[in-house]
Amino acid sequence: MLKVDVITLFPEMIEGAVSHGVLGQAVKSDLLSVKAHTPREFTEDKHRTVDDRPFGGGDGMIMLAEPLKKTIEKVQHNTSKVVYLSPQGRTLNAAIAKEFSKEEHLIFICGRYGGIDQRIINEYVDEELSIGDYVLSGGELGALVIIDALARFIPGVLGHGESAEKDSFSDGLLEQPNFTRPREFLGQDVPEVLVGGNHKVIGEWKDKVSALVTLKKRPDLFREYIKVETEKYNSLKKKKTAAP
Ligand SMILES: Nc1nonc1C(=O)NCc1ccc(Cl)cc1
Repeated sequence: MLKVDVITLFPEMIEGAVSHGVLGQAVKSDLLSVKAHTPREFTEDKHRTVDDRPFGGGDGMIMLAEPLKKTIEKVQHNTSKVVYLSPQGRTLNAAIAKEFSKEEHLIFICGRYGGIDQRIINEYVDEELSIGDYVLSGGELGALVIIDALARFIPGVLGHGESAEKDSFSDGLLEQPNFTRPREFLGQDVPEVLVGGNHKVIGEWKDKVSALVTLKKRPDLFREYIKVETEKYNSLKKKKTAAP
């Protein structure tokens, strides 16, 4: 079972967010474990100080190295992968989420204020990860986005038969439009094909519309998809001609 430890000054943010919906169910069913730890537990001064002013001046405060070191060392073991959430990391995508879902133990360090002491990054961090090119007030939302995205790749987290492999992006394409009751709403009808019940025809419709939606909304993804599919086709053809 994948174990996730989140180091954060706001443990309730994490505990709250992983106790609802699909994530909450996954944690309850022991498919995934998510625990939060605050460095404030490891402070010894009266004011439980976790940050201080940066050497060299500048705005904002920096999270102190000592409480972070103690928190990391409390949860770390030899198979842990330590990830620091920061705008300087590689940007999360479905492939990274899938890769992370295969880890045994993830430790997410959530910076607050102006970030954390560089020596913690040098000593403990295996990888910096970003959820996008913008600056948040802390790494907690980044950690939660990654936990949510990777959880979908853990077998059993989504309903039986459902799978993150069929999610948008996982096959490289955006999803086709979805409809439920009623058949007509605001003068708009549900596409007849979806009501017909012919699964082969419905599957073909979904594949075609999914490609068209991607071409229209994310031509960059569409070009990548065509490149990948062409490479797959060519290597298959090569195998067939090479096989005796
Ligand atoms: N973008 C992101 N993707 O993941 N995390 C973020 C983020 O802004 N974290 C807060 C933060 C802000 C500044 C510094 Cl120095 C470190 C961490």
